[in-house]
Amino acid sequence: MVDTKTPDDKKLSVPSKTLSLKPRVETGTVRQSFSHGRSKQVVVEKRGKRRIDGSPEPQAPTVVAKPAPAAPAPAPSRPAPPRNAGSGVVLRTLTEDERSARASALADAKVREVEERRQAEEEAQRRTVREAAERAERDAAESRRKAEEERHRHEDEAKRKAETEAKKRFGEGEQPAAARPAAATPATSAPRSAPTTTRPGATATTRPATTTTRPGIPAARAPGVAAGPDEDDGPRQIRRGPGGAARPVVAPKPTHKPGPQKERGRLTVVTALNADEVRERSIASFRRRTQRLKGHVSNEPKEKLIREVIIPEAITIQELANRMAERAVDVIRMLMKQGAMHKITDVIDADTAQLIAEELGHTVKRVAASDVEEGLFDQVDDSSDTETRSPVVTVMGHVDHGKTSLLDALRHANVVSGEAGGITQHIGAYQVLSPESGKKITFIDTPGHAAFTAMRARGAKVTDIVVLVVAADDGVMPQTVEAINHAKAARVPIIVAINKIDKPDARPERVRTELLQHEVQVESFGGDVVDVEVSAKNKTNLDKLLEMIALQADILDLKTNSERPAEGTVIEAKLDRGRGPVATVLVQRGTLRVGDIIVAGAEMGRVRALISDQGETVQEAGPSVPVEVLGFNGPPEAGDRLAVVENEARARQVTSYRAHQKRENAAASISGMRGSLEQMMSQLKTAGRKEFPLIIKADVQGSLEAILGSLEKLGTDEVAARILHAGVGGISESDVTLAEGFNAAIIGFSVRANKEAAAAAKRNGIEIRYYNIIYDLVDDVKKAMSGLLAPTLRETMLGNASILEIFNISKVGKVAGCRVTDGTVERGANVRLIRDNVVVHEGKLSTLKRFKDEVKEVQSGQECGMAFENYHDMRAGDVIECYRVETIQRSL
Ligand SMILES: Nc1nc2c(ncn2[C@@H]2O[C@H](COP(=O)(O)OP(=O)(O)OP(=O)(O)O)[C@@H](O)[C@H]2O)c(=O)[nH]1
Repeated sequence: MVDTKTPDDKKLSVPSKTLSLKPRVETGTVRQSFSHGRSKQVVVEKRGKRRIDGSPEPQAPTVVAKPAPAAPAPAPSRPAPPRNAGSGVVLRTLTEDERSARASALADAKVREVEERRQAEEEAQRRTVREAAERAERDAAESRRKAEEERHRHEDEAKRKAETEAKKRFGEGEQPAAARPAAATPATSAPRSAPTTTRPGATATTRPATTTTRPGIPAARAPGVAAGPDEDDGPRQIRRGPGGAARPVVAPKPTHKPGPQKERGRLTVVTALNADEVRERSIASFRRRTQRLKGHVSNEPKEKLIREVIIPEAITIQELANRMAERAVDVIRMLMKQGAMHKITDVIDADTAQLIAEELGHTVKRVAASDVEEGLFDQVDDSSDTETRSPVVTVMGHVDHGKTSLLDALRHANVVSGEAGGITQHIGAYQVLSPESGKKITFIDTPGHAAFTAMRARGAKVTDIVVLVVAADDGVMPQTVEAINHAKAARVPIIVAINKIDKPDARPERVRTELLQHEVQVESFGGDVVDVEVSAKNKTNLDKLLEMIALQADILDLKTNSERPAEGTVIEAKLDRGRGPVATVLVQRGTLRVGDIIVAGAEMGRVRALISDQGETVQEAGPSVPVEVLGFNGPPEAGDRLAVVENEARARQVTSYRAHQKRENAAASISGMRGSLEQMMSQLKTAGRKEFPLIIKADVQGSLEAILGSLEKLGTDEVAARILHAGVGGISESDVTLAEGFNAAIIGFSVRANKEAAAAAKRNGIEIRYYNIIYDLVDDVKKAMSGLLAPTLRETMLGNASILEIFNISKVGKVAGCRVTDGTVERGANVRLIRDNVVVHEGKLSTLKRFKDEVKEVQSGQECGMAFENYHDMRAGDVIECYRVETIQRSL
C-alpha cells in the first residue's frame, strides 16, 4: 500500500479508489493550428508508470492525434527531474513515499499548467466565435427585415388584386366574404432563418483565424453548431427569438452531413463553416453566371462600329469579315442574295468586297499588291542635303570601233588582250580620274555586238552621258545608229569620240557628215554635240575627252544625297562558284554599306562584301560608284533596280510579291499563246516546225542574253532552237539529266561541266559543246539547225514524147509507141501523162525500148516504146513529159 501526498494539502491520505497495477492515464486536449486556417485537436495523454522500486518515473506526456496527425503535435518537453542543488539534501532526507508524492505533485502541477493554457486558448476562441455569431445575427436580422418587407408588399399586392377581382365580379359596394380574410392573413410566411451561435462555455477549440465569417455569407450559414446532446461539454446553442431574448436550446443531432467530424463526435463551429464553404459558389463561377445572364438578357442593339476596311485586289471572305468586324456568315448571306454561293475560305475580288463593305456601312480603302513597292525608289531628296556626284558615262558604238580599247587607254589597263576573241562579252564598269579637274568619272563599257542591244538599252538608262565611239576609218555603221537612238530615247547628251585617227585611211570629216544624217550635229558643224578626235591605240586626245566629259557633267549639275539608303542598278550578275551570287551594281543614290539589307528584282540579301572596280574590298560605295556586291540569295537579273530596305521582313515582302508577279507573267504568257485565232493559226503554221533542243549555260547573265537573242533570230517557220534551260553557272548533272530526257545538246559558254556532269554526259551519249566566242556558237547551232531543214526538191525537164500508137504485148501489158519530140527520155526518170493539157498520171517509166532492146535513153526525133509502172491507160495522142527530181539540201 502506498500513501500518496497531494501537493495541495501536503497531507498523507489513502487513495479512495481501488488499487490496481494499471498505469494511471490523465488526458487533455491541445488545439493545433496549421496554415490556411486548418486546425486539429490533439489529445494529450499522460501516463504514469509505476517503478519496481516504488519511485514514480518522471511523467512524459504522450501525444495521441486523432486521426493520425499530419504533423506531429508539439510534444511537451519531458519534465526535468528536480535539479535544485540544495534540494538534493532535502531529497535524501525524504522517505521513499515522500519522494514519490513530491514527484506526483510536480506532474500534477504540469498538467494543470497545460490545462490552464488550453482554457485560455479556448476562451480566445470562444470570443472570436461569439463575435462571428453576432455579426451573423446582424446579417440575419437584416435579411429578416427585408423578408418582412417583401412579405408585406406581397400581402398588399394580393389584397389589391383580390379587391379588384371582387369588384369586377360583384360590382361596386358588394364585398365578397372570402376576400376579406384572405387579404387580412399573410399569403405566405417568410422563412425565418435561425441564427445560432455557440454558447460561450462550449468547447469550441477553433483558432480565431479560422472562425472569421466571410462577407456575403448569408445569415442562415452562420455558425450553426450541432453536438451530441448527451455530451456534457458539447456545444449548446442559443436561439434568439424575434424579441432578441436568448434561450438555450439543445442543438439537434446533425443528420444531414456525416463526415469525419461526426465520427469524432465533435462538430466545431469552424468545421461547420468550412463545410458551408465547400458548398459555396466560387467567385469565378459567380462571375460566369452573371456574364451568362447578361449575355442572354441584353438583347439591346449594340452601337455599330464603322471601320475603314483595307481591301486588296483579292481577299478571302473570312479576312474581309475580320477586317469589318462582322460575321462571315453575314457576308456569305449577302453574297447569296446576289446569287453567288461561296464558302468562308473563298477569295472574292476587290469590287465585290467593296460592295459588301459599303453595304454594311463601312468605309473602304482599296490597296494594290504593288503597294509593297511603294516608297522603295525615287524618294525625293531634300535639296539642302544634296552634293555633287560623279557622272556615269556609257561608251557605245559599232563592233570593233574601239570602245574597249578607248576605256582601256583611259584607265591604263589592258582589258582587250584578256577578252576571248577580242570582243567585249559583258558589261564592265570602272572609275577613271579626270587629270584636269581631279574628279572621278564612272564608265560603263557596253558591248557593241548587235546581240547586246538589250543590255545596251539598260546601259543608256543608268547613264548621264553617252560617249559614241565611231571609227574614223569605218564611219557610221548600223549599231552606231542604234546607239544614237538609245541615247536620244534616254535623253542623254552625246559626246562623239572619233577613234582610230592614227589610221592612214581615217576620215573624221566623213564621220561628222554621216552623223549629221542621223540628227547628230557636232559643234564644228554648228551643232551642240561635242566631238573629240582620239586614238585609243596611241592614247591621243584622251585628256581632252575626259575634260569634255567633266565639262558636260558640270552643265548637267549632277547632285544627290549620299546619306540616304542606297539605290542602284544591277549592271551584271553571275553565280560565282566560290563567292555565290555576285552582282555588279552601279550605286545611283545614297550609300551602299556592308550589312545593308538589299532587294533587286525578285532577289534579296544582306551585303556581305563590297568589291571596288580595283578589286579591293570596301566598306561602302557612294553615289555613281560601281561595285561588286556579294550577299544576294540568288543572282538578280541585269537591269534590276537595287534598293536598301529597312528590314528583312520588308525585303521578303517585296521579293515574294515580285516572284509572284514573275510567275503570273510566265503563266500569262503561256496562256496567252493559246489565246487568239491569229495565234492559233500561227501555231498551226509552226505545228510541223522542227525543234532543236538545247541547254545553254553561260558565265554571266549578259552573255546568256546575247546567246539567247541570237539563237532566237535563227529560228524560222520550219526549224527553231528550243531552249530547254538557260542559266548562269557551270554545267551540272541535272542539266545532263534534262538533256537526256529531251535528247538535247548542251552548250557551255565560258563555263565547264563538273566531273559528275561530264561523266553522266559520257555515259548517256549527250554532247556538251564549249564555246568562248559567241559567233562560233551561233554558227555551229545554225549548221546543226540547217540539218533539220527539209531538203528542196528540184525538177529538171528531160524531154517530151507523143504517143503514136498503143500496143498490147503479152506478159508486158500495154506499151505506147512514141516519138521523142524534144529533149531526151531516160529510163527510170519521172513521167507525167498529159491528155488535153491535163495531167492524168504521174509516175515512173518501167520500160524504155528502142526496137526490141531496152535502152537507157532515147534522143529527140527517134521512136521508142514506153510502158509505165502500174499504169496502162495510155491513149494515142497523149503527151509524155519526162523529168528528173533532184534533192537539194537547204541551209539557214
Ligand atoms: N589603229 C587603231 N586601232 C584601234 C584603235 N582603237 C582600237 N583599235 C583596234 O580595233 C580593234 C577593236 O577594238 P575593241 O576595243 O575591241 O573594239 P570594241 O568596239 O570594244 O569591240 P567590241 O567589244 O566587239 O564591241 C582592236 O584590234 C584594236 O586594237 C585605234 O585608236 N587605232
